[in-house]
Amino acid sequence: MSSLNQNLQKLFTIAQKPVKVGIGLMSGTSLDGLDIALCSFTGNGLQTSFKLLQFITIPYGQSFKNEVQQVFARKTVDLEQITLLNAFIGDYHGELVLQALEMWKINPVLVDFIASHGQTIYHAPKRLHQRPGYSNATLQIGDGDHLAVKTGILTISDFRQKHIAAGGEGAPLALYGDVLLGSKPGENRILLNIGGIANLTYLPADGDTAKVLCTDIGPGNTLIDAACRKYFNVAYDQDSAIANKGKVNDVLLATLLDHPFFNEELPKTTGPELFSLTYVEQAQARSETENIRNEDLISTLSMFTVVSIVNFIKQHIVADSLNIFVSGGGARNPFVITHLKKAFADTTIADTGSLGIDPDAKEAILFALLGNEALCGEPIVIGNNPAVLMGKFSFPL
Ligand SMILES: Nc1ncnc2c1ncn2[C@@H]1O[C@H](COP(=O)(O)OP(=O)(O)OP(=O)(O)O)[C@@H](O)[C@H]1O
Ligand SMILES: CC(=O)N[C@H]1[C@@H]2OC[C@@H](O2)[C@@H](O)[C@@H]1O[C@H](C)C(=O)O
Repeated sequence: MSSLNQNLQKLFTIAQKPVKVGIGLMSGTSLDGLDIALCSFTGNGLQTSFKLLQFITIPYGQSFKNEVQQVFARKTVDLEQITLLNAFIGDYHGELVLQALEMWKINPVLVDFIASHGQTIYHAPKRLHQRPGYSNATLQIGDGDHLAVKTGILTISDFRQKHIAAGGEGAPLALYGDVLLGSKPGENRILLNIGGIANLTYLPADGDTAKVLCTDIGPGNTLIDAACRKYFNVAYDQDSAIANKGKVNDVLLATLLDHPFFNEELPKTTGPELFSLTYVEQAQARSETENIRNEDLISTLSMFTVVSIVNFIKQHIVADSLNIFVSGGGARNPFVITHLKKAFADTTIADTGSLGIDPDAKEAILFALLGNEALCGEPIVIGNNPAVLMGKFSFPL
């Protein structure tokens, strides 16, 4: 009789540990840097308890951003560039993990697993590609084998494909983390993440998972960032300095809001493939607002984010009292948060820090949690959402 090889033996040992130490990695659509969350987990599913032990975002250098931008959300790309980046990003993320561990003075052998999102380079649900015979599709690069070999740590990666295989759109995976870590009986909650794209999870007070809703809403920071890069040569509108100098153009705003995506069935997902500067330029042409001041454009795009979130919540979430908890870089955008608070004057709006979930770390924690589930969880049934365990295993040796 043959026995398990050393990889599978190690996998069994890790899966059976009562406390697991895992690193969650998220490299989002904003391309600002790699979020690294070192967490410990006990239990799984609704019995999960976790601690965030360390967190850091290691910013990407401009040359790396330029390399990724060449293939990011573009229909036509250099295939060699993608092939090279797939290996490069895996290896580079491994190197950044080692740097973080060294900074934290933690020996890599103490880490049971890495759970890596990778870098989304194209997100193509059916509504975007509209090609008969093809399913929802998404592509994250930064191969897990390279991370595992670089760090010597068991790596779980490429979480989104199983979700699609089981009938989903590959996103938002926040659903699973939010239900496991964010629900509170007796309280209607919205966990709103304003990253490149804005998404939310509605968690009803009665805990009825059939009523849980998790979906993308529309643009978060992606259009603001893209316009800041193009017209102001800065990566983003720090502290809304530009938006606050401008004036919202209501005609352009109405035109931006006039897209069938906002009336699509739920849950739905999107990305910078749809909400790009091309989208903004077309809206400017349609509304004859091409000549507005650049500051007015940034104000209008910031308000576009606000109004699409407000419209969505008012249209889809009917609850007597509601608490909204915000995460993602958009939680730091004063223009966006101030206008959200104005629109929901009777609602508590705080960041997820008040729930014990660091708003910058939330998505990296999500992937660590999904890694923990891949090791020792069971598929979780939440309404009609795919009930599958996600992630692929890569071994160092
Ligand atoms: N001080 C600030 N003022 C204004 N905006 C800010 C500030 N800090 C961060 N942001 C915004 O947050 C963005 C980064 O957000 P985040 O890290 O959540 O994105 P991401 O993880 O790439 O997104 P996604 O969830 O779409 O993958 C920045 O590009 C910027 O737009
Ligand atoms: C395909 C993809 O990378 N989608 C991201 C993106 O960034 C925000 C939003 O769009 C969300 O749907 C998703 O990420 C988070 C982590 C999610 O799946 O919940």
